[in-house]
Amino acid sequence: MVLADVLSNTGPADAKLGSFFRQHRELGNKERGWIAESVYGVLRRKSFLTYVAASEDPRRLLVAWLVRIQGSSLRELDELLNKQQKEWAQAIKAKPTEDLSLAVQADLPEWLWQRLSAQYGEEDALAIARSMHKAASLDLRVNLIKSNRDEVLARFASEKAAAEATPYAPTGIRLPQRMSINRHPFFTDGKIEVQDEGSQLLALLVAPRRGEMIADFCAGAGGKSLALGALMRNTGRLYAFDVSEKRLHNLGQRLKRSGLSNLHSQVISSENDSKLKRLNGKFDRVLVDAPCSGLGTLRRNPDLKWKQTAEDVAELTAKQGAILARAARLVKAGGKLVYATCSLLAEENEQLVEAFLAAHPQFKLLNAGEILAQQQVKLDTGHYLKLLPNKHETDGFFAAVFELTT
Ligand SMILES: C[S@@+](CC[C@H](N)C(=O)[O-])C[C@H]1O[C@@H](n2cnc3c(N)ncnc32)[C@H](O)[C@@H]1O
Repeated sequence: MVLADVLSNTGPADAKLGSFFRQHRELGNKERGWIAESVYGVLRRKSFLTYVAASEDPRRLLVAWLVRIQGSSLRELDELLNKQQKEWAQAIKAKPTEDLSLAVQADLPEWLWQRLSAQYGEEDALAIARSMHKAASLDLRVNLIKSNRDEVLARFASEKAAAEATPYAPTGIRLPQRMSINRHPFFTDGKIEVQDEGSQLLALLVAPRRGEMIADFCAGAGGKSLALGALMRNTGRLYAFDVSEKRLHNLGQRLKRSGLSNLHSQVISSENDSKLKRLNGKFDRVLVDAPCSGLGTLRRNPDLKWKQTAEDVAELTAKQGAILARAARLVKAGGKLVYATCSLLAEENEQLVEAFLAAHPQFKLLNAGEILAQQQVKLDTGHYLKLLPNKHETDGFFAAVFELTT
């Protein structure tokens, strides 16, 4: 059972589902959609479902998801369930839930609930956690090298797809329901890319200008690199670094569609790779989209909340500090450095930035709200950019912008 495999926490849920579907080519789109929805549905509400099912057995959790989250009636399930499962369903339906702990209501492991509630307060932490019980919308970025938002919106309207402009990012389009976009002609032509509005805003915060030298230090599969390249209108030079050859290879595929020719990707062995030496002090802007706990992306990756531990976070913060310190040396005098994560935890965000500033007095913190205003984005979350799924309908993101003053 693929759900049991995913719940075993031995690898990323999306990879496991992908391999399950490759082994079961007989399954149609509708069945695949249902399987993915139920697996992700159980992962999102695992604490609550374990409570009402009084068990961690994957089959019982699935019945609990049907009864308590999907709201299926026992009559509707009559043909689907065997005798024993019907008994589970009855008990699950009758189970009272007035006494749920806040961690179970948030559907977070205890350690994570403790941290988030200490940081945001119980009410806000619960609102944030609950907003991530839902699946994310499908956000697209229009590639201004090849199209514009009006053209793409008109095309979706002609296809009766409920697409709308995203509230903050000027190139964003939101489709409330997930749909398969990979074969859409606008996608294959490179007119649109899949990208959360939060990521689009991060590229705007880097604010690259035509002709500049830009580095995307943790480029991965290049979501932000491609957005940066488009903002540079294909001028200047953009370096995409990463330690993962596989991710940079995926960037290569996306690059072909994008029409960009200013992007140069480079695998590095670590942040201390000697290849970086000759580039010290050369960049106008450097983005560090650091490897992080990913706890702001639980709408898409609900498995992360059950996988990450407090020890993992401590290890990550050490890595983030080392990467940021090395990337900082690439910045030229007067240049900008942007540190970003998709985490909600202060130790990966504000605390990390404060430690960086204390150790690097030559950098000063700039106001993210002001930079976005200069980019015509009406979103002011103060000195730091802090996006929250319950407030902004994006993934949770954090970013800080520094300027090298000497
Ligand atoms: C948050 S992801 C980047 C996502 C990417 N920027 C995007 O928009 O799609 C973090 C990336 O950091 C990379 N990474 C991990 N350690 C690194 C290091 N020491 N130096 C550079 N990149 C590193 C990972 O391989 C991963 O691709």
